[in-house]
Amino acid sequence: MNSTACVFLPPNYFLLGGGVVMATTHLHQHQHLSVTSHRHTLIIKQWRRILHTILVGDSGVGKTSLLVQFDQGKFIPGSFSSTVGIGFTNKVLTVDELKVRLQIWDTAGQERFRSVTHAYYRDAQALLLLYDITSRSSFDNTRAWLTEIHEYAQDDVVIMLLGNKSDMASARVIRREEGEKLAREYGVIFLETSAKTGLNVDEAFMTVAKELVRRSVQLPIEPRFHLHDLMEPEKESSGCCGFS
Ligand SMILES: Nc1nc2c(ncn2[C@@H]2O[C@H](COP(=O)(O)OP(=O)(O)OP(=O)(O)O)[C@@H](O)[C@H]2O)c(=O)[nH]1
Repeated sequence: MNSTACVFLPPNYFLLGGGVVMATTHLHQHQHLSVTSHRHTLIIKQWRRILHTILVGDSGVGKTSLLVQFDQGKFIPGSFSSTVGIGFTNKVLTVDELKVRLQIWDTAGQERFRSVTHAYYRDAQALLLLYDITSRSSFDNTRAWLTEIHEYAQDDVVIMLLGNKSDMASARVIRREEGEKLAREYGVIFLETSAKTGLNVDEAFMTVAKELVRRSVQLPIEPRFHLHDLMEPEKESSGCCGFS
């Protein structure tokens, strides 16, 4: 017999096939969705979501240059005066079959703007922390940055440590192994980049986008609860909601 259940879902949740319940908060509003699902599978096409990412690190490590290289594919030496406060760039990326909009905030490295940038940490889903491989102090300061990040950012923020200016081999003072060791210690992803040559620039942002998408779609595949968890026992399972 085909019995019809009456289920009251919590706000912001909707029902997919196979009794899977998904939070609407995991989807960006007003986007066209094409969703097919069964209990363990969820395929979302044309899925767009804004992924907030912040660039942080000491003044002069190359945050603005890295963002310009990623956004426009070019490097203009010495062209940027220090960032004042904060600015952002949007970039649409395709991760597997999903389109995601990476909104990247470029923060000022200077100490005097620190209280402004802290306010943006809370909304960030990913943080790219840069140091300059030719500057010992910028590397040493990453520990202080990581402490700040843990204080102000969300617990599950994706953090990536980037050793920038890797093209400046003769001026290098931080060995790659030191960067890798620090990243291991803090459990964060690590890459060396060059905003000048473009080395690993796309890779850095793509890695972040992939990780954020992976985390976002994983949750519905492993739903917090299933329909039967919400259903009352048998006596409640028919006769409501105008079905027969
Ligand atoms: N050789 C080389 N120079 C770089 C690279 N990235 C940045 N620079 C130079 O380093 C200087 C500082 O770069 P910015 O991008 O302004 O640094 P920033 O981190 O945004 O600085 P603030 O805005 O003060 O926080 C500029 O002269 C850049 O041209 C790189 O990968 N290689």
